Amino acid sequence: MRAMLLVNPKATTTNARTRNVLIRALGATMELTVEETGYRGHAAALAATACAKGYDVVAVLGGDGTINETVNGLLNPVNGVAAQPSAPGRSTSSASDGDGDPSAGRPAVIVIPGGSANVFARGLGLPNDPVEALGAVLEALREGRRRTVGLGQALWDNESRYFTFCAGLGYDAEVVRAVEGLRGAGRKATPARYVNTALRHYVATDKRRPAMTLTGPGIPTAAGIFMAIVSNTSPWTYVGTRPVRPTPWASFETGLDMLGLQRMGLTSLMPLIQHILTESDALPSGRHLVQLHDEPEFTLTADRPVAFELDGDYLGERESVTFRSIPNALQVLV
Ligand SMILES: Nc1ncnc2c1ncn2[C@@H]1O[C@H](COP(=O)(O)OP(=O)(O)OP(=O)(O)O)[C@@H](O)[C@H]1O
Repeated sequence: MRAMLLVNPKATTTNARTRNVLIRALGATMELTVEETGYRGHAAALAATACAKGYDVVAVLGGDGTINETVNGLLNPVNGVAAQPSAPGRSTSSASDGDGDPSAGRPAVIVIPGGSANVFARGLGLPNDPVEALGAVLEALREGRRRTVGLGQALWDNESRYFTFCAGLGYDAEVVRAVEGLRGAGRKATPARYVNTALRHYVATDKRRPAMTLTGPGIPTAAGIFMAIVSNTSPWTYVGTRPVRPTPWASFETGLDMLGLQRMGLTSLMPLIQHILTESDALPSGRHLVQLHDEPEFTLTADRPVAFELDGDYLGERESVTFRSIPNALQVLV
């Protein structure tokens, strides 16, 4: 088996020792090529190359940002750059073999958590520790175990991008933008920093004029949405070891889920926050919530630009984003 290992040396919890353990362990079972990412977007280009060269496996040591780039590289084999998106209602998935399992035409993925939150890795059931995760992956390799997962795809203007666990419009993306600003100034992305930033930013976010409307084939139109969380899996994120589950029914094996908030006041938010921090499988309840489960496609349109994030990466302000489920997109060795 030929494998390419992508290492982001700048990811929060990645270090040379872990990288060397990984190289030795994976190198003992596969023909391994090691590549370090040198800049933003590099993982996408490397993954696209691995796909074009017929590698069997792409392994990633890094955080959710590097995983996201890798996945986009695997699904966009031309340099990891998205082709012009097709009209809503038609999948742009670039599977090479169509027969119901597009994942079979792409390298399988190995994920070793090396970032700050590692939501994708943990959502797959991997331990958050890189060496323990490696143990689980080696077991999967020995037993020939793989899991086929679906992805989400976001399409806006003339762009598109796949996501592994979530996308968001509104307050949540405003918080991601603020934390990215702090990281740019040299601060680390810790759970406490996210919580503090979210609390501080709550004062500033617009709680009076909701901007968004939800539409989609077979979906009742819902207006007056302040923020929307779009999920390809659950948990949505973690605060330390505690999972946060606004869309508890979301899974890699189903379409996309969404939670939209039509009120942002504290009396509406507090019970919701309490609920999503519990282990309950029940959907959050409330008349101010708009919820979708297992949907193939829907669109959020805003009457003014709203902040947009995807897999924890801030992607600017947008007025319309279509979300699609891409079933059976990838095989993961887990
Ligand atoms: N050599 C590099 N120098 C600077 N940035 C890089 C380099 N290689 C990759 N990157 C960028 O760093 C970003 C963040 O990396 P990554 O997600 O792996 O780690 P993280 O930010 O610590 O984890 P998380 O996403 O869980 O917070 C990625 O989006 C990637 O584009």
